[in-house]
Amino acid sequence: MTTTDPTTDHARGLAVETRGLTQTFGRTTALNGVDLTVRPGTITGLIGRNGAGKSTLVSLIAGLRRPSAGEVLVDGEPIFENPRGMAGTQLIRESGDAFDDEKVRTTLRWYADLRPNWDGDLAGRLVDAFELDVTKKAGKLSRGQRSTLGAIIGLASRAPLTIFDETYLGMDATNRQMFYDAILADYAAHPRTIILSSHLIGEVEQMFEDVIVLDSGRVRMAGTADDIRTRGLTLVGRTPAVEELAAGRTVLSRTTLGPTAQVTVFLTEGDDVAHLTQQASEVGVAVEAPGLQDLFVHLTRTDGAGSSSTSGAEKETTR
Ligand SMILES: Nc1ncnc2c1ncn2[C@@H]1O[C@H](COP(=O)(O)OP(=O)(O)OP(=O)(O)O)[C@@H](O)[C@H]1O
Repeated sequence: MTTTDPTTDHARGLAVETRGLTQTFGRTTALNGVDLTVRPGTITGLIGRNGAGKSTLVSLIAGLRRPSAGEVLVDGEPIFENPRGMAGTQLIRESGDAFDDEKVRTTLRWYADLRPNWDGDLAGRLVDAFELDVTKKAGKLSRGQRSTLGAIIGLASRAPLTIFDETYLGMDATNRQMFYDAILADYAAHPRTIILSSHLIGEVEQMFEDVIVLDSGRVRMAGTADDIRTRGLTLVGRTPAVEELAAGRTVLSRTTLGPTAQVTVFLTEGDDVAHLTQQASEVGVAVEAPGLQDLFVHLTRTDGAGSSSTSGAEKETTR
């Protein structure tokens, strides 16, 4: 039998499993009996509305606090107070995880000493690409620069379990794209387990192999991104034909452009997708996989508009 060292074994990444994971803060239940698995060597998206429990969940996965109940297993071992598991885990929190009173250069050196897989060349290349001033104190960085520093630490650490908790906050669109490109490039070269929590679903959903949707401290849905997309269907074609196919269904979004409409509908258990696709093809309507954003909004609305009617839930755009 070969044993693996989670601090250096990044050929596959670490698996995560939570069982009955519960976290309360006084009278607030931030997480309520969460059972989930994160497959090793995948990029998993963690999505949920404000206050859904994402930050609480990732801090428990990183072993930063003892859960009120339940457990987190990283590579089969409880993570809390487990130096071996924690050494293989890097969480980048919204705050950026830097030392405010120290220069950026000092923070990077500290991580270089701490992280066994640290890639100094990669850190240097990213510092240059993001034009980060390493002589500045971290506390004097702008919000976006602080996120950039977090992104660099997270990537260059090459931890077998890397977690980015809304690390993009404050970054402009160009820097966000550079960050996503850097994740994909480094993940392709050095596969590991990456968990990415984000509100900007449309921007990042193509990166996700798996998705966990948290809602009020519970897992609302989890699975591969492709499986989750099968819960909806996007119809594109001449408006009357599209509307006829969508009639009686829950419409998640509707965009019209001149005589053409693009309508995303939510599918129910009883829907015969093959039949619907055939009907669409007969009237010249194209069928596409929907974006996760529309499904997410539908699944996590609390105003009742996302339940079952054909009105109210939808996002409507006319161009
Ligand atoms: N240290 C704490 N003390 C008290 N309540 C807390 C604490 N941390 C989180 N909470 C509460 O737990 C719930 C979940 O918070 P959490 O920060 O995990 O959500 P989130 O999904 O990360 O939200 P956001 O997207 O807004 O950052 C919220 O109701 C929050 O107010």
